[in-house]
Amino acid sequence: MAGPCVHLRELRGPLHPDKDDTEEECVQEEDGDRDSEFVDAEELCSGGIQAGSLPGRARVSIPDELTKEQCPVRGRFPLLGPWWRVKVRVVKPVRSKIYQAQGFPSYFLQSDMSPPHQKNICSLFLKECGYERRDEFLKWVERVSSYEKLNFENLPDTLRRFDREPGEKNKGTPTENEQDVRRFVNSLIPFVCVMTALKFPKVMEFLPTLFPRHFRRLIGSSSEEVLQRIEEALGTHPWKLGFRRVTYRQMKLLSCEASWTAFSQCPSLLQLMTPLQKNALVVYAKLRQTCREDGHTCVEVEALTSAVAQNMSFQEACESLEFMKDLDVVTYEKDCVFLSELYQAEQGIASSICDLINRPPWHLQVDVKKVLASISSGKPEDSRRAEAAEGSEPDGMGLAQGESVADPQDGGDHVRIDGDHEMSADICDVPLDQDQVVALEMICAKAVTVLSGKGGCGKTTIVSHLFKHVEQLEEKEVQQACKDFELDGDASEEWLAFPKQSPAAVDKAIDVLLTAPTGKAASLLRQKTDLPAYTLYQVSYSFYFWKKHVVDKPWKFSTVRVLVVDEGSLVSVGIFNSVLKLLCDHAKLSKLIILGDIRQLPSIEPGNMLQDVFETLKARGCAIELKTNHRSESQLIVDNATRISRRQFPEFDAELNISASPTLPISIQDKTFIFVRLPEENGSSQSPKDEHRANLYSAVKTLLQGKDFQSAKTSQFIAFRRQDCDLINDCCSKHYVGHLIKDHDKKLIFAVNDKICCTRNAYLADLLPNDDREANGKGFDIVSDAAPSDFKTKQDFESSIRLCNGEIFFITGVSFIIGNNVCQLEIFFLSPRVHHIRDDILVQCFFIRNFYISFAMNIGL
Ligand SMILES: Nc1ncnc2c1ncn2[C@@H]1O[C@H](COP(=O)(O)OP(=O)(O)OP(=O)(O)O)[C@@H](O)[C@H]1O
Repeated sequence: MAGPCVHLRELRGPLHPDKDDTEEECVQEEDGDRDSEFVDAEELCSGGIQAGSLPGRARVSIPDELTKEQCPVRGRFPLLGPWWRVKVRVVKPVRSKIYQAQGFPSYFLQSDMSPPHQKNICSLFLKECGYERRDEFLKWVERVSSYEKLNFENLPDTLRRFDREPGEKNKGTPTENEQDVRRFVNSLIPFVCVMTALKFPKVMEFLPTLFPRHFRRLIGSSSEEVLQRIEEALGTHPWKLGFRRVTYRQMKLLSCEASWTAFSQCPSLLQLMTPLQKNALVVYAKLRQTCREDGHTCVEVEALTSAVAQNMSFQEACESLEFMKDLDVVTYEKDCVFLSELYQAEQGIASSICDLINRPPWHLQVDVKKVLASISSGKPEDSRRAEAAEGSEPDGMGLAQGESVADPQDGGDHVRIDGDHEMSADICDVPLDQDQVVALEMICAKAVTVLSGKGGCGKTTIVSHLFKHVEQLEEKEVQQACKDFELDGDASEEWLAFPKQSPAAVDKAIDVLLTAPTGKAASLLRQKTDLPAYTLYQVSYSFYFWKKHVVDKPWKFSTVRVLVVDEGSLVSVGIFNSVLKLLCDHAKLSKLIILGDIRQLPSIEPGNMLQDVFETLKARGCAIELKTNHRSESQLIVDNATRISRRQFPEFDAELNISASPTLPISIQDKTFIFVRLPEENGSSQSPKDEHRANLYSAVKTLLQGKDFQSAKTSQFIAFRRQDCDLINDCCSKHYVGHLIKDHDKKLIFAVNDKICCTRNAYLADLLPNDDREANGKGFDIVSDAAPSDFKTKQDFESSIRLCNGEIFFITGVSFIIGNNVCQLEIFFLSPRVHHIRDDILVQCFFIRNFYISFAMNIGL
């Protein structure tokens, strides 16, 4: 950790690359890659500009214009290149040679290409643009005019003139060349950014600070109209950029607003604001902060006005609220003030739930006890039915419509499937969790159900088993109907001639949609249920994508009848309202099931959707709490997982005191969460830091020799500091795999049997080489033990397969792609994670940025 900062200073100067710059590993620097904020599907469909991720950290060198000092700076620079001049505030931590940028830089284009360096700057710029005829062009400029006359403003014209020039080995006709240059100028990002900077200097100066997530997308988007409106606002009404509802309405920006803190860094913009506008921004910031901290969608007016009392009078605070009300930024109800978008989201959820409850009822005719018995006995229902069917009807079907399922109204205590009589006895023997029985009966009968309970009480299991059971029954019905149809002598020729489609060939419609708020939760849901599961965001985004690109097919989720939302306590009201509305309006939604734990802390977003819906529906007999833990793992592990996710210290059921020279045997039998206490530091010859490292290393080495640590699959180290984690990882990596985790250049090394953790969310397809460009076009060969059919590249993958931050894999195999005998990419096969990915592969160069060795996990609490 760096020491305290000594001084804050402002640097101004051109942005030069730093010679010592090495690629950032970005491990655990999650904020740079955080998913963009949720945007409603309707807003997305409106074609607005969405936020991207924050620019990654980079090292640059800024020759300060004032002191002439060459300053190495580390910070987030959305644009790089010596044709940019920046103004950035920096600090230099004690004992560090590198300045750290504070906030984001302001950009100014060196439109004259910074004489006398025009040639170099122009050359670097054209190189960045990938302009192939760069050298010819520069020679031509030198010959026909001079560099002094060249600047960014006349560069496009100069390029056009060069292309028109007779005898300049132009291949195409003048018109074609003209088009080429226009394409080049209009579509290449560095060129577009430079042209934007010429037209919209205020955007370049203020937007990196005000909209750090939107800036790059905005200036690369060529949305002149939007940029023009922002430029105008920056010149006259900068306060408008502080309210997302205003930026959406007036500038078509999605979830985009500048914080009060960001405005405070731009004093020249504050000068353009009236006291009322400034006060409104302060009150708005406080309202957002309070909603976020308290988890509510509203704040009492009195509490809010007192919270800003230091900044303004009561009267002024009330006037600010009125100002925001007129803009539809806030809404009042009784004595409370709501952020309008959250108010509307809550109203929307309530109205969709009422709509569902008032739709014609859809009762699932299922014997829920049979479903539960199949879980408790651990036998899949198919095998039970197969066993039962052996002694049943000769056609083997045994299910006849009307007889096949129990009527939930008669208590479902007996099973009425033909040939299943033996099963009845079986079921009676299995003790059932009565809460689960009631929960399933509720789901079968009601349109909306909420199941709450701690992790392990079987919420996901019972719901997935129920719908698998329903699906089996439906399949049987269809088979029977087909059979009847074939036997029907009157069926038309045309129908009979229709080729039989194999079930796999039919694109299966999604009836039951399993969702979760985060990618990690969706991935867990997939693993647990063996069914496809999506994030709510994916559902919302797929609608937008379908509207925008797909015209000839119905929306992927248009057949959905049942929506299951897992981890309900983490679901924010905005995304839930959006998905619910989409499925009510554009699918066949008839049942909604929300799973979660009302006793768990709600999502960090304002609003407590689960608790609110649970309380409301409990009174109507549509919500239940499950109380029995069915998980075979120790309850302590389950509870500690919850504690850690809430940033609370875990509890331990054993403590191991490691002596200075630890030896085996150390018995930790039957213990699941063990605290390892290292020897007291005795201040011997080594520094305290070295002594701690030596003790830790030797303790881990000893532990690894024990039986309990034979497999890295069934044990996990946890540490509270990154350095400790690295050390334990090194030790484990040597023990389990036989290598250190980093090479002499401090680059991560990966090998077969490594336990690795994904450190950022990413679509798998984005990590793979492009089949055409990289694998074939450049003549790559694959040297692999894997059968060719096993080998997969980008196009073989469903683009929706998502790797989630925090997911753990083992590397199970390795292959190589050799390109033109020069470059070599390592391809790793990961342990099967989700059943529909069998041979995941990733490319080493991306690997480093996306994975980290995880024999030890860091839980900095
Ligand atoms: N009735 C039951 N009989 C036997 N085992 C059960 C029963 N219900 C659930 N289980 C088992 O308990 C374990 C936990 O179930 P499940 O994962 O569905 O719980 P959960 O409430 O969804 O937990 P979480 O909130 O952590 O996702 C699973 O291994 C499941 O097979």
